[in-house]
Amino acid sequence: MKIYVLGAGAIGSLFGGLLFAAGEDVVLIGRKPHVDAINKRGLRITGIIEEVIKVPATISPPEEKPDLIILATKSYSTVEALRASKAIVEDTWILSIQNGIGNEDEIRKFGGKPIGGITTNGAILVSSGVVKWTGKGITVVGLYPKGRHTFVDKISEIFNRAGLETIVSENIEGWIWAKAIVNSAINPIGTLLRVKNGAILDNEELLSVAVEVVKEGCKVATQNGVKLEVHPIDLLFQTLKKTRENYNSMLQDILKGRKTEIDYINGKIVEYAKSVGLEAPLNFLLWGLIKGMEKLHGGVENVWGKRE
Ligand SMILES: NC(=O)C1=CN([C@@H]2O[C@H](COP(=O)(O)OP(=O)(O)OC[C@H]3O[C@@H](n4cnc5c(N)ncnc54)[C@H](OP(=O)(O)O)[C@@H]3O)[C@@H](O)[C@H]2O)C=CC1
Ligand SMILES: CC(C)(CO)C(=O)C(=O)O
Repeated sequence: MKIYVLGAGAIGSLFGGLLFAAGEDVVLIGRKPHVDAINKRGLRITGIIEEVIKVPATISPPEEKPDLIILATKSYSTVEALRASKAIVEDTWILSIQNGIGNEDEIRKFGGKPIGGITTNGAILVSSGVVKWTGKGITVVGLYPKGRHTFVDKISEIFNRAGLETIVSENIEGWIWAKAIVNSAINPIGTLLRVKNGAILDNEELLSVAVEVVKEGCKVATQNGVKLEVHPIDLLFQTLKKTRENYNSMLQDILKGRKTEIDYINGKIVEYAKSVGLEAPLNFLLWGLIKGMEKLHGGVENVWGKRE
């Protein structure tokens, strides 16, 4: 299968590298330092495996249309990435493996055929050309927002052949929302307190706040007609146990002085709440605190008069 990975950073390079190694016709589309390093020395995947993979990489989308585009940018880059790839997006199957809500709707707006996806695999871009596979997880894919298609079954087959454990859901929207609701609790709380995920599990007060945030998200999802595939409270506990040693990705972004995906997680939950006449005060509070933190870390003087 001819596959482009659009936004080949940590998770995109991991998926693209493994698929190429399994014999798929893959091209990674990423940023110049990473692309140059890959084309010079190959993509090094370390951590769970140790392999150098000579997968082709480029900084801009090739002209020829692929069978599949895997969208792996941060959610805040989705529109810009789809716009830059407009010529190959129209009528192309596009699988989002991103966190957050709304990426598949953007794919459809650009004329792509959206396939939803969530993954619990973990990856970090250690340096240009080097990705660390930090945690082996599962990936769920499905025709967006729900239903079945033989092409999605084919994606699951080639992902499993590449060593990426994958299942197909006929209600991928339910999975996307369940994961976003879990992220809406873990990510901002862990970021504001700068703690690993396990600290939330071990602290009665933090855990009770996380549970209340999850409950608020569930109410918004249900009111929007989303049938949650797995109960987010169960997923919250499973995730905290499994990733107790993780500093969540939002905290990692803040510590690197990068933007976070808060707008596509807690921000979207607030937006969807409003669309059905609900308030989402806990999500609104966490959204505002993280947005404020982004500005503080963006060089604005903090309350102690120093730049973080
Ligand atoms: N990393 C992980 O373990 C997991 C990540 N996810 C989700 O997957 C998504 C990606 O995460 P992650 O891989 O960590 O993020 P990264 O920032 O490591 O990867 C995204 C890469 O895409 C690049 N990019 C953005 N726009 C374009 C474009 N138009 N053309 C080419 N390259 C582009 C970015 O560059 P630049 O930064 O310069 O814009 C960046 O290098 C997020 O939604 C994340 O939440 C989900 C599960 C696990
Ligand atoms: C599941 C969790 C919270 C693991 O850290 C994650 O998806 C993230 O860090 O964004």
